[in-house]
Amino acid sequence: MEKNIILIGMAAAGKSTIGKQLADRLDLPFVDTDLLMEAWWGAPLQSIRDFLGLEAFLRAEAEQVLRLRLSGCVIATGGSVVYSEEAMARLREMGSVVYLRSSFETIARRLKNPLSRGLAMRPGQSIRDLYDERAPLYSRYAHLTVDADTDGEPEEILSAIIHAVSLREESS
Ligand SMILES: Nc1ncnc2c1ncn2[C@@H]1O[C@H](COP(=O)(O)OP(=O)(O)O)[C@@H](O)[C@H]1O
Ligand SMILES: O=C(O)C1=C[C@@H](OP(=O)(O)O)[C@@H](O)[C@H](O)C1
Ligand SMILES: [Mg+2]
Repeated sequence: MEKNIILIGMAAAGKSTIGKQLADRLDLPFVDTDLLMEAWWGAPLQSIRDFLGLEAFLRAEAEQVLRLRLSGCVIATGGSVVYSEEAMARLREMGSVVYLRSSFETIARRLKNPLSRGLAMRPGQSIRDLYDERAPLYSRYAHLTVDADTDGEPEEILSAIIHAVSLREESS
């Protein structure tokens, strides 16, 4: 049984922040695949991204996901994992994949330092381009979508995730 709750979405959507709070609320272990990447490579994400280059970074991120053997955890993923069909298929087998959907305006406001965040962007791509390219991918791979635009109090987001996941688990 691999009943995990897996958060996907744009960089700065709140996967790490909300994921930790969700895990605390449900008394489940919390795993952030970005932190696993940093531990595996022994370097911050931006350095890993610079060292590997875009394609190898995306492959390494997917491999990190394919190595996971977890059950009953809340898992925050990196925003670019959605480029790997194989990793996304594996995440969908592992539990409920929840897309934390935020508006472009919220993402742009929160991404104050896009150049030092290790973002998997191609040269010449803007945050807007990235948002428009990825939004349909997150929707495609998610079992559930929760609006995560509410700034400040995350209570509504937590409740919405818990409600949606419990309905899905009841019906399966
Ligand atoms: N619901 C929220 N309300 C206000 N700020 C938030 C919310 N969710 C995330 N943030 C802030 O946005 C930034 C990015 O959040 P983070 O959890 O790192 O996103 P992700 O893991 O999706 O990249 C952090 O500074 C965090 O405090
Ligand atoms: O969206 C992206 O291109 C990335 C987001 C990061 O994770 P967060 O989504 O947690 O910021 C991290 O995986 C990596 O630096 C690439
Ligand atoms: Mg994160």
